[in-house]
Amino acid sequence: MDEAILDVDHLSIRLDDQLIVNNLSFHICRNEFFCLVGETGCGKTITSRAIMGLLERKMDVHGTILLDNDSNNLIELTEKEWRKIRGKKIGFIYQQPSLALHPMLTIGNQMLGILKNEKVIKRKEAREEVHQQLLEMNFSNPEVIASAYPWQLSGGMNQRIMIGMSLLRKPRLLIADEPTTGLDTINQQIVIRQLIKFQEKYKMSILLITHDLRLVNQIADTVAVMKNGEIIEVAPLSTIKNNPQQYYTKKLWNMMPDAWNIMMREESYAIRSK
Ligand SMILES: Nc1ncnc2c1ncn2[C@@H]1O[C@H](COP(=O)(O)OP(=O)(O)OP(=O)(O)O)[C@@H](O)[C@H]1O
Repeated sequence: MDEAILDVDHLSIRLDDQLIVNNLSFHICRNEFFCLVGETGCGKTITSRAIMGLLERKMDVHGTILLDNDSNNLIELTEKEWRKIRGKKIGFIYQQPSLALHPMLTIGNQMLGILKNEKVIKRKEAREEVHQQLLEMNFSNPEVIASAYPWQLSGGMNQRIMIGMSLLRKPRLLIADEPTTGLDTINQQIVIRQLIKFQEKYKMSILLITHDLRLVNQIADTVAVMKNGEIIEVAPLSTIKNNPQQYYTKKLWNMMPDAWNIMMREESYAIRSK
């Protein structure tokens, strides 16, 4: 897991006289579950948008973002160059699927559209691939789902569809910005289990942005803690939990009693089962 798929070096983002992101450096390895955490407004989403080349023009960006051993700095790419990367090499799952799914197109047609942009494929084969992907997303009735419109499905179903759509192109890096926000606990777990399953299956790296430390505790390999536009600590999950170097990191975990409770339960279970 050591080779870097994404290398962010001295990234700064400024808007007028506000420094939104200050001198961020981190890297994400192949097959790594990398969690970016921090309080509201600290700059997590803006950072992910910079990695996706989706910042507004008014933002002033400096630094280097390299993907998959390519020497081209992502922040210097033109929109035409981005079209070969966005969605294809870097997938993205939005916080609100309703913003990403077209309300007037069926799920099947939206998925077929992605496949047809991707490769020359016969309609029958494309349909089969869409159904297969829906089956993989644990929909036992892919024909019904493919002919449904997003507004006919629940939020949890649409989020699973979003994941399935982003995986159709087998990206090397998947960015998931609060993918479980607004879902009930059962759907949160389904979405997370699917992310874990596909990360293993496709050897993807995942950048997960979340406030939910219980989730981080469940899945992270590495955790980066952001505060006021800066990354103040990056470390393996076990270090963040057991030996954080920053007082803020410790405070962040302490503010989440549930995270501690689960951790303590797991640890006591591990001790008991030795
Ligand atoms: N389009 C924009 N124009 C101006 N300021 C913005 C814009 N987008 C974000 N900001 C500002 O940049 C800062 C960081 O925002 P960002 O959305 O990255 O925070 P975040 O850590 O993702 O927060 P949350 O966890 O609530 O999603 C905030 O102060 C926000 O107000």
